[in-house]
Amino acid sequence: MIYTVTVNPALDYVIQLKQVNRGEVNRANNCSFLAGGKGINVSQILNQLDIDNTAWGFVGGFTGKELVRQLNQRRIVNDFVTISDVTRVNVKVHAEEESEINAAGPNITEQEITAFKARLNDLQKGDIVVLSGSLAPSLPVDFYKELLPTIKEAQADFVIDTTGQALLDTLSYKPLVIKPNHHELADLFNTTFNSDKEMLECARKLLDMGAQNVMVSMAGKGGYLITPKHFYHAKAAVGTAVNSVGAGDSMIAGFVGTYVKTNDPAASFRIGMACGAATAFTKDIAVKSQIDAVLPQINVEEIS
Ligand SMILES: Nc1ncnc2c1ncn2[C@@H]1O[C@H](COP(=O)(O)OP(=O)(O)O)[C@@H](O)[C@H]1O
Ligand SMILES: O=P(O)(O)OC[C@H]1O[C@](O)(COP(=O)(O)O)[C@@H](O)[C@@H]1O
Repeated sequence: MIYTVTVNPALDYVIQLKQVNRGEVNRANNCSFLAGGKGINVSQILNQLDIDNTAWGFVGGFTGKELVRQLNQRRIVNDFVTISDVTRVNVKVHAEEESEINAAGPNITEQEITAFKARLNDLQKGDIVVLSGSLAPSLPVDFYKELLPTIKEAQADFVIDTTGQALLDTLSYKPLVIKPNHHELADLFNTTFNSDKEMLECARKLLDMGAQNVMVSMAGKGGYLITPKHFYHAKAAVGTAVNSVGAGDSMIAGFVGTYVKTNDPAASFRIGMACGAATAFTKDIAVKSQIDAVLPQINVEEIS
């Protein structure tokens, strides 16, 4: 079973208007509330790939109720801990350009944290836990790291999608895969890359620090997969990018959902690349037909 963890989910309030005139009253053409959060996006793609999964995290208040309602409507199996504070609303303004205001998130009590950690007692050998997204400010900064000993004791694997020191701190627990984009990878080593060779050297260091597999995503410029024995490259699919939300989450879901069935990192990378592109080419998180349409374009080449 795959468990996705979204500790700080959100209702994304998507506001569409032609243009924003700062300092004036602006009227929107269209508005909608959409259940959001990186782990939830991963669950959504896993559903499209027909991979059993359960979404975990914290939800509360009227926004939390709406979020769970939408997940149930999308048939995303979920078992969130209910909190007494209110799930955040993230504002996404889609005008001539896209702007986002992501709220910090609710207060989560010690008792609610304990209830969440009890969920991990359900883990079994071979399960995979996908940890993604920001932490609510009331959670300790090393919250993800605190979960790892229990996950490893259950002989489950984990995937973590976070950045900076928080990511580096988890590597000794041997994540199944991590997926920095090329900017995040450069930031991890406080550098800028002048060539793909330099980038691959840094990705290789993450393997040495404990990661089992490293995918480096480069949006429309494709991606790399680095495993202990092999380097792979895939060009990005060609299409019109209309959405910058959730491509990375989709790539992770494609990898994990395929790996759980095949144990084959290269095949998993290929599906991950297709899922990422399919989401970039659609206004929402991609559905199966869109992933299938992109897949023939993705060729994974081994490089020496
Ligand atoms: N414009 C695009 N064209 C084709 N594929 C894309 C595009 N943007 C994203 N993708 C796909 O989605 C993956 C993840 O996107 P990326 O933007 O690198 O991740 P993140 O959202 O984590 O920064 C890429 O490796 C690629 O496969
Ligand atoms: O947890 P964070 O980093 O605040 O991000 C939450 C946001 O992430 C999303 O899931 C999409 O993330 P990306 O745009 O980074 O792909 C939104 O739906 C949500 O508002």
